[in-house]
Amino acid sequence: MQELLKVAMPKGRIYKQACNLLREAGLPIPDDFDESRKLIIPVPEAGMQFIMAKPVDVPTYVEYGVADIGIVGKDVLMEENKDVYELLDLGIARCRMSVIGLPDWKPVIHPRVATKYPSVASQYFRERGQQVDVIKLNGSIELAPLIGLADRIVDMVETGATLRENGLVEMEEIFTITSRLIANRVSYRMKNEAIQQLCDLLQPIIAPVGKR
Ligand SMILES: Nc1ncnc2c1ncn2[C@@H]1O[C@H](COP(=O)(O)OP(=O)(O)OP(=O)(O)O)[C@@H](O)[C@H]1O
Ligand SMILES: O=P(O)(O)OC[C@H]1O[C@H](OP(=O)(O)OP(=O)(O)O)[C@H](O)[C@@H]1O
Repeated sequence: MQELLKVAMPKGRIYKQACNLLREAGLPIPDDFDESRKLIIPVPEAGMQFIMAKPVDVPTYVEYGVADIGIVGKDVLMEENKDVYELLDLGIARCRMSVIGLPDWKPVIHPRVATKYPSVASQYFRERGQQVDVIKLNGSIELAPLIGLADRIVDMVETGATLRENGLVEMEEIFTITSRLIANRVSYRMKNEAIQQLCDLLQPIIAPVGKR
C-alpha cells in the first residue's frame, strides 16, 4: 500500500477553507473533519494524513520533514523564513499585511512599532531607511497604539472591522496575503508523484488567483 502523504494543516481560520479547497479539487475529505479535535487525522481515502498544527509552526514541521507538505499563510512564510519549497498560491484566506496607526499620528524620530511579525516589519522599515523599535506581541496588536505602547503597528487586515471598531486607520499596505502549499525538499523528490498529482488537481481550481 502507498505511504500516506503527511500534510501539516493549520488549525484555526485557514483550516475550513483548506478542507473545502481540497474537496473542490475532488479529494474525499469527510465533512465531520472540520470540527474534530484530533491532532493526527488519517484520511486514507485521499491518500493523506493530516497533522493539525498551529499555523505559525506549519513551516517547521515541513522543514524537518515530519510533514511532507503543508498549507500556511504567506505572512508566516515570510516571517519564519524556513527552508521549504513554495509550490502553489492557493488563493484562500486572503487578507493584507499593513502599517496601521491612529488617524492623528504624527511622525516621531524613533517610532515604536508593535507586531506579530518582527522580522517582516524590521525589513520593511529598514528598506525605507526608517529607524524603528520593533516590539513583538502575540495578539490584540491593535491595543498597542490605543494605550501608548507603540506609535504604529504592522498587522493583518481582512474586513477592516477591527480597525474601525478601534478608531485606527490603515496607513500603507505592505503585502497581499494568501495561503500557500509548501513542501519539504526531500519529500518533493521522494514523493514527487503524489505531490505533483495533488498540484495538478489544485491548479485548475485556484487559477486565476484573485477569484477567491
Ligand atoms: N483577519 C485575519 N487576521 C489574521 N490572519 C488572517 C486573517 N485572515 C486570514 N488570515 C490568515 O490566517 C492565518 C492566521 O490564522 P489564525 O488566526 O487561525 O492563526 P493564529 O494567528 O495562530 O491565531 P491565534 O494566535 O489567535 O491562535 C494568518 O497566517 C493569515 O495567513
Ligand atoms: O480586518 P479584520 O477582519 O477585523 O481582521 C483583522 C484582525 O484579525 C486578526 O486578529 P485575530 O482575530 O487573529 O486576533 P489576535 O491577533 O488578537 O489573536 C488580526 O490580527 C486583526 O486584528
